[in-house]
Amino acid sequence: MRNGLTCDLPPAAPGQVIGLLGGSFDPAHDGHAHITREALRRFGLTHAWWLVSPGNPLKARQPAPVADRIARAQQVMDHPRVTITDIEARIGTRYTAETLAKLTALYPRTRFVWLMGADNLAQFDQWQDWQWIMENVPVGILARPGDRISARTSKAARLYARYRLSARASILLGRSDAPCWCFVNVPMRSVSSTLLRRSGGWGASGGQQGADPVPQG
Ligand SMILES: Nc1ncnc2c1ncn2[C@@H]1O[C@H](COP(=O)(O)OP(=O)(O)OP(=O)(O)O)[C@@H](O)[C@H]1O
Ligand SMILES: O=C(O)c1ccc[n+]([C@@H]2O[C@H](COP(=O)([O-])O)[C@@H](O)[C@H]2O)c1
Repeated sequence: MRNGLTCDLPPAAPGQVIGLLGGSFDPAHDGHAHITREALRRFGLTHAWWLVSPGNPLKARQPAPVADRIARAQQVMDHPRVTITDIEARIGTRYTAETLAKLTALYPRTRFVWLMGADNLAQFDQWQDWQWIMENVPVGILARPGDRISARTSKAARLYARYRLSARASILLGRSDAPCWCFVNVPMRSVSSTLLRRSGGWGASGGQQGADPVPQG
């Protein structure tokens, strides 16, 4: 045991505000690093964790071995306030609601914010216990090329419209109580893991491509 936690779980000091970016990271790329830096700044986070998932419950395709995905993620995101972890495999969860319930129990004095790209807000209502997530953890959403409109008109966005924090107040998200969600229009990167897998696999990180500043919504 370390700090009262099971061995090999990342430590978190009381009062930290940790953004959780869950993903397959198959492979990690510059888009992940970019939205993480933006989330730290825009949502008032002290830290971020990348949760390298055992596998997206909605995707049939098996990702590359977790050790390879973690090694690659560590190369792509080398930042003093970002931790790369396979914590879901360690605590035995696969669905995000389960993961969040377990993390909030394991780290009772830490604040967590769930982070995701706009593509995931568009289909969020298909996630297991998605309303529990909305009602228990603040959610920070970052623009992604092609998904800003479908995200903003999604079922989740409509049902929780009155709990939306304006982008101008985004810095408050990390200290807000759920339900509370915020969509920020950050400069966008068009890179994706799918594109990288198709264009020769894990050789490139997608750095510098597709930067596209957009006005705040
Ligand atoms: N370029 C990007 N811009 C904004 N968000 C992104 C970007 N790439 C990934 N994300 C977000 O990061 C999280 C993890 O993404 P994931 O590991 O699935 O990468 P991906 O590129 O979407 O992969 P794939 O192409 O295999 O679906 C998700 O919330 C996703 O929306
Ligand atoms: O909990 C669910 O039902 C659920 C459904 C789809 C995706 N997720 C999570 O969303 C995150 C992004 O998934 P992915 O595969 O798009 O990188 C990752 O942490 C998944 O576990 C979670």
